[in-house]
Amino acid sequence: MSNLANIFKNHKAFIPFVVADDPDFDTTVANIVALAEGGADIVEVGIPFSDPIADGPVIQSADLRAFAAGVRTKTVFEIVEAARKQTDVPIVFLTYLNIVFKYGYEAFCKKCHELAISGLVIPDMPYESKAEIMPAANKYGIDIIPLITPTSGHRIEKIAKDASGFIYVVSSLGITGERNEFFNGLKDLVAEIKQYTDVPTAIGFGVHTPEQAKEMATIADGVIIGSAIVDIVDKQKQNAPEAVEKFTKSIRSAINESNTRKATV
Ligand SMILES: O=P(O)(O)OC[C@@H](O)[C@@H](O)c1c[nH]c2ccccc12
Repeated sequence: MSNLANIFKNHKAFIPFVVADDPDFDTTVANIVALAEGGADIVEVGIPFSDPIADGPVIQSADLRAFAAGVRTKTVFEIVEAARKQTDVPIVFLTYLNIVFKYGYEAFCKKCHELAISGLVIPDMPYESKAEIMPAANKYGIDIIPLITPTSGHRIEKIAKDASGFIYVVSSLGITGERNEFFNGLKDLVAEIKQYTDVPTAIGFGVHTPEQAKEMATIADGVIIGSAIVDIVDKQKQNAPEAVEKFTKSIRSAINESNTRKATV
């Protein structure tokens, strides 16, 4: 079992997301540490990209702020390296395929291994293209985390059977960003995935309140939150780490409450 999958063994996982270099290098390092201290199980670090097709306005603007700060892929690696001096929290990168492709699959996975990165979420890499990166990912022990959406349909079986680390279950159609309603077949979607694999599931897209996080944690094995945290970073700028840690603690305790009740699935 991969290191990532192990994390979900005894409790529901919380997986927060930040954009690297938003608003600057030091604040991102401090935010990663704050997320870890606040109780994150895995931190998802977004590599800024010029055409983030799956992202809503909040993360798009964060990418722009990072570009204004002069971010490059190399900077993102340096941020993780700096964070690693203060925390060993498991980290996964959220990156669009072009960034990995340009860097080279082998070189990118090697670098991830050196930084103790556990996995990659590549939202624009279709399942059918996964074979290209697998030799390098396997060589360096990097999980390629697949996404399953409410419209994955007949592809669910092969995606699930081939998954490692965890499966990113997209809560609803559309782009990232806070929502008040989710796809109403989420329980069935997770149940279907469970027919094919023991790899844990985590729900993301739209979750932004402790109540929602608790609800999602009763459906799946983990909860992912991005835009709500990126929004705090935008509003608080260099003061963000404190607020980010506070928010993380509130989500952590909401998710823990769902642990004490039997899942209603
Ligand atoms: O922002 P949200 O709605 O909380 O969704 C999580 C999300 O931010 C993070 O996992 C993510 C950021 N960019 C993405 C692109 C595709 C899939 C997922 C993501």
